[in-house]
Amino acid sequence: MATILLIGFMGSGKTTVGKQLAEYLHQPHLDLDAWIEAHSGQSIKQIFTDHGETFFRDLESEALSAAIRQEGVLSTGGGTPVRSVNRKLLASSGSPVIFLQTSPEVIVNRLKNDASRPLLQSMDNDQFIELYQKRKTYYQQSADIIVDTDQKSPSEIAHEILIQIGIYFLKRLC
Ligand SMILES: Nc1ncnc2c1ncn2[C@@H]1O[C@H](COP(=O)(O)OP(=O)(O)OP(=O)(O)O)[C@@H](O)[C@H]1O
Ligand SMILES: O=C(O)C1=C[C@@H](O)[C@@H](O)[C@H](O)C1
Ligand SMILES: [Mg+2]
Repeated sequence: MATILLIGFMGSGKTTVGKQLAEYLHQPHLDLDAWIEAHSGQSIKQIFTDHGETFFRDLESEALSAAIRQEGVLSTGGGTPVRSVNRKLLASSGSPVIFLQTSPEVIVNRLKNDASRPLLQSMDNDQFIELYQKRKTYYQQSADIIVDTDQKSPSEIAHEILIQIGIYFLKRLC
C-alpha cells in the first residue's frame, strides 16, 4: 500500500512535495497523472482533447486502484477525490491522506504560465472559484491531515507533513 497519499487542488504542490517526501523517506514516488500518461501513451491534455473528461476520469479511477497498492508516496491528481469511488479507495487504504491546502490567489500565481492543465484553460475567474469551493469539500472530507502550503517552500511542507504523520500515528496508538 502507498504509505502517504497527497490530495489537493491543481497547483497545490502534490507532485513537487510528493517527490521531496519520497526522497526523505527513501521510497518510490508515484504520481497518478504520470501513471496515466505512461499507461495511455498520451499527455493528460491530449486525453482531454481526444476523449473528454469522463474518459479521463475512468482512467484515473483505474490508475488509482492500481497505484494505491504500490509502495511509495502517491501524489494524486487535482480531481481525484471528486468521485466517490475514489474517495472510498483513499479512505480504505489505511494510509494517511494529506490535503495540501492552498489559497486560490497562490494557485493562480503558481500556474499562470502553465498551460498543461486542460480544466483551467477553459475557465474564467468565477468558474475557477466555484470549482475551488466545490472541490474543497471533497478534500476536507477525505483528509486525515491538512497542511497549508501558502508562503512555504516544498521542503518546509514536506517536513511539516512528516511531523504531522508522526502525531497521526501516535494518536492512533493511544
Ligand atoms: N510550496 C510551493 N512554493 C512555490 N511553488 C510551488 C510550491 N509547490 C508547488 N509549486 C510550483 O507550483 C507548480 C505546480 O506544482 P505541482 O505540479 O507540484 O502541483 P500539483 O498539485 O501536482 O498539480 P496537479 O493537480 O495539476 O497535478 C509548479 O511549478 C511547482 O514548482
Ligand atoms: O484538478 C483536476 O481536475 C486535474 C488535475 C490534474 O492533476 C490532472 O489530473 C488533470 O489536469 C485534471
Ligand atoms: Mg501533480
